[in-house]
Amino acid sequence: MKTYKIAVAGGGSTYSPGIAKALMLKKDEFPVSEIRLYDINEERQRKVALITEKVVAEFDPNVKITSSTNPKTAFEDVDFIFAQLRVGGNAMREKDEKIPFSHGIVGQETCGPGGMAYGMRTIAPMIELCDFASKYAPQAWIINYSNPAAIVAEAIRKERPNARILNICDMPIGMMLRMAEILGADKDEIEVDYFGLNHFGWFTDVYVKGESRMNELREYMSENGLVTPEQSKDLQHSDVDWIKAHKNVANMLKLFPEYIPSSYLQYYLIPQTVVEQTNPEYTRANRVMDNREKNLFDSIDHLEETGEFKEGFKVGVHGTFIVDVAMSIAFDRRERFLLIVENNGAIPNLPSDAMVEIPAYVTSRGPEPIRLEPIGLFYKGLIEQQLASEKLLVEAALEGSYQKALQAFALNKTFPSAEVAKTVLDDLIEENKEFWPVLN
Ligand SMILES: NC(=O)c1ccc[n+]([C@@H]2O[C@H](COP(=O)([O-])OP(=O)(O)OC[C@H]3O[C@@H](n4cnc5c(N)ncnc54)[C@H](O)[C@@H]3O)[C@@H](O)[C@H]2O)c1
Ligand SMILES: O=P(O)(O)OC[C@H]1O[C@H](O[C@H]2[C@H](O)[C@@H](O)[C@@H](O)O[C@@H]2CO)[C@H](O)[C@@H](O)[C@@H]1O
Ligand SMILES: [Mn+2]
Repeated sequence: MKTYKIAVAGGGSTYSPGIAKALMLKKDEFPVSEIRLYDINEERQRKVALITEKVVAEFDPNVKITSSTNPKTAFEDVDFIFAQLRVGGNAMREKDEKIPFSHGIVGQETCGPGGMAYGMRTIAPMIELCDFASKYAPQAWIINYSNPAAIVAEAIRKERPNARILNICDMPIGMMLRMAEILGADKDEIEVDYFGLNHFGWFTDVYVKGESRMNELREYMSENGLVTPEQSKDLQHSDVDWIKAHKNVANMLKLFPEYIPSSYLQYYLIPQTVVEQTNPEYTRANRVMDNREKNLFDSIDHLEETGEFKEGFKVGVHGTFIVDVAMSIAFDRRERFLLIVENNGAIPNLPSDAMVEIPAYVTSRGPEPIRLEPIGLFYKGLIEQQLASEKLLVEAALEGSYQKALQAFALNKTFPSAEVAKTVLDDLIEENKEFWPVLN
């Protein structure tokens, strides 16, 4: 049986040990001989490699774990590259969130000005990663989690149209897990219809064993959002920030009951509510640094000091989803997932060159998206505005255009006016000098 070599770009990520464990949990079906961690931060990666080795050795001591800052060593002849770069780290995430909040605007990792700032930092490194892949592992598929996934996907579509890359997000699958719990169903029994852009989409129907349960879900979620009946269950992201986001789904459903919105639509549909609910001095980046990141690195320090292994991380849907997608490619399983793909007529009344998030069957040749019905004018209007904002942002980064960056910001629904958009853009330029292309 073939064994697989997997590279993890952004190997020092808080998610690397969980992804390695998710691979090991499937090792009988999907045998892995090597996991290679690649990062630009050697020390962070060294530490994460220590715990990753421990995790893997508990399942199979023969799996080789290597870490390198050299792309040739990391990527040569691998079968898959799992990408999870956070360009600028959490220090820059904190600025992405706090600068907009200081002007009363939503500050968020992937949405609005924070997401656009993160996008400006991430486009060039992701293009570079595609080039490493085509040089050292031309047969490999990159399965990309690196955010902001919508902006990354558009930039790669434009600049490297032949790259073997699948852009994915764990938000839909995370929401589906919650829906299963609300409906008392098994997670594998759930199937959904969905359309949109990444972090900007709607579930149009939800089935359990082929039967629509949309009415029941709508009724429950209009009151409770995504807060499940048993919060005690250890679902990932049950912390205070996500509980607020999950409750805000109810507020959006009360306004627009037709479809179930992605929780991320709160940043565009009810931005003032989000601003009022957030402490601008202690944002999501602070919570992540004080919890997910700290817990992982504390457990690594403990391991280094005592030799004792405490997990300090979770596999969650994040780990299992990327492994399931890889297995569907590796074994031509034709499994259905929600993925970010080029529209190409799948949503007939959206542009062909939009990177949309829709159901697709994943084969060894890549994704086969399904064809949908035309979408309603309300959704089309919202999506086209957001799409134009994302496309202009990518053009701004590639052309070094200040004017296009300002247009991207001004078009984004998180801003009340072009004047505020300019103020926030100028602050972000100042703080991102080390990372952004120069804008003239
Ligand atoms: N698409 C999704 O649904 C989804 C879900 C969860 C996380 N994510 C994304 O996964 C990524 C990792 O998140 P995290 O919280 O673990 O971040 P993290 O900061 O813990 O890890 C990211 C790693 O990327 C490395 N890195 C930065 N630039 C790099 C480059 N040019 N080349 C190689 N490595 C580089 C950093 O040094 C760091 O070790 C982020 O982009 C996050 O937004 C996406
Ligand atoms: O604020 P963070 O860093 O904790 O998380 C940001 C990521 O959140 C989303 O993923 C969630 C998902 O929505 C949730 O249901 C659960 O499964 O956990 C996921 C993270 O592991 C989002 O999709 C990502 O793009 C964000 O990076
Ligand atoms: Mn996501």
